[in-house]
Amino acid sequence: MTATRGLEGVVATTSSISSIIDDTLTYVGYNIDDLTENASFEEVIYLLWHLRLPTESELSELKQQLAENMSLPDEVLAQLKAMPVKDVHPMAALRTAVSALGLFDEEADVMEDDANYRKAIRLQAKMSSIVTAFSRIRQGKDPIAPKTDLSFAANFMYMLTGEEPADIQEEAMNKALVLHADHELNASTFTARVCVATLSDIYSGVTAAIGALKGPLHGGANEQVMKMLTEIDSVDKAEEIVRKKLENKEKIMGFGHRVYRQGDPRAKHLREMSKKLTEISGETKWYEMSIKIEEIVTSEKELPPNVDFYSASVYHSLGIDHDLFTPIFAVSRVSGWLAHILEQYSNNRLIRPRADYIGPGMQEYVPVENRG
Ligand SMILES: CC(=O)SCCNC(=O)CCNC(=O)[C@H](O)C(C)(C)COP(=O)(O)OP(=O)(O)OC[C@H]1O[C@@H](n2cnc3c(N)ncnc32)[C@H](O)[C@@H]1OP(=O)(O)O
Ligand SMILES: O=C([O-])CC(=O)C(=O)O
Repeated sequence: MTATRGLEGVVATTSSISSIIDDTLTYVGYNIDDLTENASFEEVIYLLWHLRLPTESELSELKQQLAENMSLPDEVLAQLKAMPVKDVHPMAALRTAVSALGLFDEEADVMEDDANYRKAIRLQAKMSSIVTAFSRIRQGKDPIAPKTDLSFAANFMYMLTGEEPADIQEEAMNKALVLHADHELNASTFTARVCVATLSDIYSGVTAAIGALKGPLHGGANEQVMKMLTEIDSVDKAEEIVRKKLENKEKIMGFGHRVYRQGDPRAKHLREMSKKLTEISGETKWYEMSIKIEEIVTSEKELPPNVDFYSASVYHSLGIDHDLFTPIFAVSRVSGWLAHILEQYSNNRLIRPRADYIGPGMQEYVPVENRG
């Protein structure tokens, strides 16, 4: 048996949800460029869960179901309030709160398709409320109830800030949610599938996936990008600092990808949005610095930016706290996790690979009192 490090190139399942072929990303056969320009996040959720786009009435039904399910159980709100909110990372809070949601869902362990679909709606709706409620609680403010007539993207901004977003802000948030919704067998989605392939419940699968997304090599990279931009702070300093990082063999966050070779097709949409939003905010340095860093990294290492790179300056320009960037990724990606979890249940087999053992050979057990 020979191990493939990091499972690179290993095809671990079939799936009808999303594909990356020749650097082109599709959701159910629809090019991500088309979806980003034209679709609402709610349409994308429907697409991922039903493998087809919704009719008008199906879409309005889903929107209503999401809005109706956004409120959190009192016990989960109380738990968020009891957390050491000033010290805790919002991804850790989200992971804990999603796990707690399972305790208050009477259908948590009901495995029928209908019950699983109802839980998917509840989770998709409530994750947005958890992230926004946590953010408000740590600012000493009360969580805000969603407005049923707002889009998912606008509701997220509204529950976060208490103000309905401007059109451009809603558009930016909707695009970010569409772009992050699914991505074939990325680490967190694989984690979710491994978990539920034991026939464990949806809450366990999503909790496990949140844990995997949190790491800086995956979803956690967007917060690290903003950390780097903040440290660099001016276009003039970008070249020297980034070249030094590369010389020191430090990873530049937001660059590189296991699957894409020519570049991540999602990055250009966020680059464009970053330009627009920084022009509006008057803080164009974040965009200009990002462009400069991209020039340096692509020329030195031929490593194109991934989805996390320009999302940092987009979220910053929307006034969002930097440690909420990865939770926003989760609010979108849960749609993909849920699609993959439902697909896994529909054609399940335990996921259990092998390890190439490289430890010592057979050893004789020595009782503790005889060990030198
Ligand atoms: C939503 C997402 O999850 S997108 C990815 C988000 N993560 C990041 O942006 C973190 C930075 N990027 C990385 O760490 C990697 O490119 C990953 C994790 C995305 C992909 O990792 P892998 O496919 O395992 O590539 P690996 O880490 O082995 O890198 C291959 C080579 O490229 C280099 N490299 C890869 N990414 C970077 C980077 N961002 N900066 C500098 N060098 C890099 C590695 O140092 C390595 O060089 P070497 O062969 O000289 O040792
Ligand atoms: O696919 C991956 O490995 C990481 C990624 O870009 C994503 O999850 O969106």
